[in-house]
Amino acid sequence: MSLEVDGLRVEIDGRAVVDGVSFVVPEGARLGLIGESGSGKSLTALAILGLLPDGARATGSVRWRGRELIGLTDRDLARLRGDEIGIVFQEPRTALNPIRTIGRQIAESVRIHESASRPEAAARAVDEARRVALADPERIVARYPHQLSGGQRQRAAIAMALACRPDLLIADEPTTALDVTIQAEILDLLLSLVEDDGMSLVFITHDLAVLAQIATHGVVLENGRVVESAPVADLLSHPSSEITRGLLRDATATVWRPGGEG
Ligand SMILES: Nc1ncnc2c1ncn2[C@@H]1O[C@H](COP(=O)(O)OP(=O)(O)OP(=O)(O)O)[C@@H](O)[C@H]1O
Repeated sequence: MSLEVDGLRVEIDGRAVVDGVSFVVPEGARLGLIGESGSGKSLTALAILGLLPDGARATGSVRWRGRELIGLTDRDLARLRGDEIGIVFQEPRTALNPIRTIGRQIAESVRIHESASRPEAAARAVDEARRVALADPERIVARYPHQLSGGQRQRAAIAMALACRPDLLIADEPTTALDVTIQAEILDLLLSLVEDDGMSLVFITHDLAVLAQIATHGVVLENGRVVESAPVADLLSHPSSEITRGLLRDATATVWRPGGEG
């Protein structure tokens, strides 16, 4: 198992906002965390990454390749995030520095991971921009985040997250802020990159249609607890909880349901 989350609990000001969450992500598997707003998806991801906000405290167990992450020093967690675990957030602006060019930021990610010279890292930044299908990569690396569209910014943020060739990618609603057509393009891109690199994926969404496109297993959260955990095909065809049935009704696109009416 690459990631094992066992009895994860997150308390903020004494209130449990994540309560006994457990799931496993085998090597190369794609798992989705799904639930309504406020169900604890983001805090679960942030707890895994050691990025909880001030005042929040995680207990329980998060094992990455057998190593316990809860209680690890900030320095060790930062190294892990630069090296083995990539992160993409909903709003690429939070990942991008507004006063540095895209190329410089991707090059910095490269340099954190490997001891490349500045010119080598700059050349790699162009390759990484090409890899996320940013058009005209030689020119786009010279641009600043505000000079890009929302979709281009998310591609740049993905390039930064993947420049270190992580083994696990955690993506928190990475397409939610984008137009529907751009959403589909970014999902396709993520899926192909994850498959090409054999990465494990934890993908957060409130949209079962999106989950069905990217993940093979879904964990449904409600009020910080797991209410259902099943292969995505089962969530679609035999949702066992009321919350999953509600998510199915709210899904943005028609979801293919095995044996169902579509
Ligand atoms: N910094 C914080 N301080 C206090 N409470 C918080 C904080 N962050 C989140 N919460 C609370 O914790 C609960 C879970 O939040 P979380 O952001 O994990 O939900 P979510 O499922 O990711 O929702 P969304 O889809 O809206 O991001 C919510 O009740 C939220 O109000």
